[in-house]
Amino acid sequence: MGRPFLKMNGLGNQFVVVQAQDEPFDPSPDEVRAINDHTPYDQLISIEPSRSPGAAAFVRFWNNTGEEVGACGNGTRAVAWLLMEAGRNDAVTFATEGGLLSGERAGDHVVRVDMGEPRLRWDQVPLAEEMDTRGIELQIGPIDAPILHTPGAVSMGNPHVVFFMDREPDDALVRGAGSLIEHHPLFPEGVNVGFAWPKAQDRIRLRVWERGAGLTKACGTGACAALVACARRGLTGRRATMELDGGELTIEWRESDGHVIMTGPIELEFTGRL
Ligand SMILES: N[C@@H](CCC[C@H](N)C(=O)O)C(=O)O
Repeated sequence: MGRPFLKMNGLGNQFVVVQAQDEPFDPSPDEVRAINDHTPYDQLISIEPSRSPGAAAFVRFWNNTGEEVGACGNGTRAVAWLLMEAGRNDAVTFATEGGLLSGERAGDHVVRVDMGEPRLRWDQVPLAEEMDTRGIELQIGPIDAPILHTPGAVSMGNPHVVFFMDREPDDALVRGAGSLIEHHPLFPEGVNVGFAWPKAQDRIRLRVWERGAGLTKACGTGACAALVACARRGLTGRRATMELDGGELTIEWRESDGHVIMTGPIELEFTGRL
């Protein structure tokens, strides 16, 4: 019999979660893809024994195309909820490749997580060459009449580029431009591509073409990156409701310590065996 898993989602961003506290889990890229063939998901998540004091666990994330990634915002809320349920507590800290993350309950199946500070230097995103990450030299469309240009670039533990829109980002644009930019040579590690329409100082419509997963219903780190990118350009304030295809997230880029705080729902759908 295969090992047990939990099927979860955060605003429709789909996860298969494996609890690897008692039995090691180190899937090859082929195994990551095979699990997706069996139970389709956007990211695979494993919860391993803690490797550091003060952390309840060590958590790893993979895209469904097989590669391991440094961060997953919606997955972070899902893991925080599972660990709080298991520990019967209201707050938890755990470690990831990108550093310590913490979460707390903010309602019934609603979790607030501290995603840490955004990394804003060009070599932290990373970009292939030095540029001002508030607006990098990149455009979509003809040189003399670009459709979109000068996006912001931000790392939330994973790379994001954010195009600023003045209207609803339609499917053709998100799929076409997203798949093109994901592997653009300017991004040596690939990139998640956000299309953000700042509708008010405190409201952003956002769609994200995720690296290694395509168009998802929501991307948590993408929402953090979009708020930071919009605020740096003066298009919004430092706190906004993000309208994603799967629902809403609240993101705040906290003034006091520069951390990005994300609040939103999670759902446990079913359990099964791999
Ligand atoms: N869905 C995630 C992001 C997952 C990783 C991303 N596709 C990458 O390759 O960096 C989220 O909620 O942040």
